[in-house]
Amino acid sequence: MTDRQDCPAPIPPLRSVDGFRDVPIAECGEPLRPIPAAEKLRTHPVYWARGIPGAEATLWAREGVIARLLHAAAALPDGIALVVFDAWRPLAVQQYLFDEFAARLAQRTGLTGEALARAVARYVSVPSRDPRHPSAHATGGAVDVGLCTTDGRLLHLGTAFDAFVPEAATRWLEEHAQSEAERQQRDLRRILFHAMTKAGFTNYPDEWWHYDYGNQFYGRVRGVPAMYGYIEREASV
Ligand SMILES: C[C@@H](N)C(=O)N[C@H](C)C(=O)O
Ligand SMILES: [Zn+2]
Repeated sequence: MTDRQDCPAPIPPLRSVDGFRDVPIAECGEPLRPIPAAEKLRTHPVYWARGIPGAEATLWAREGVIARLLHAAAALPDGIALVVFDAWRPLAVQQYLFDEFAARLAQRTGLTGEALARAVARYVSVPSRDPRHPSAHATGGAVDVGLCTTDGRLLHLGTAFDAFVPEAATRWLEEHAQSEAERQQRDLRRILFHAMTKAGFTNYPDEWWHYDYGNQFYGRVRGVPAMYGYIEREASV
């Protein structure tokens, strides 16, 4: 690798998505398509592998999202590929993830009701098919991604995928990396962040793996209307 790749630029302070529900949506009608496998773009459908009801082995996203994933993948250093863990998400899967984390968090913290729902929603969006504020992944505009080697070994970016902990915040290692291993994980987060944002995505600040294009999270961060609203996969086949 070149010097520049050895020391990627820090991840800058990130804009929150708070208030995303107020972002207007002008649906553009772009269909969902299967995310293709390529040398630098892999899929690893985690929720299907976990046997979550409704999850599929094929990952789907809006056409514009797939074009940008291919762009991001092509920008990665030699030997590193982009791996997609999840993309368009059926509501049944969103509900499963929400309920599962709510049960865990309730047990750990004793939270209930609105306070519990708010704490859960920091890491798992409220399941919603409401056309004014659908769950991010239900729009086909959100993707959960990581990095692997081109021979298929998943790379560790400081926490496991879907570890709903403060350390999963995208910039956590910018402030907290101490060991050489943590500095390497920080650099991998930087590589992922710069490849994705240069390709046009925005990041969700509490999760190093979650990126958006065209939906309300994206609209909130960029200050533009959203063009991807709620979509059913059947509408696209
Ligand atoms: C559940 C996690 N992988 C994720 O995608 N979180 C975001 C915030 C979401 O559910 O929209
Ligand atoms: Zn996500």
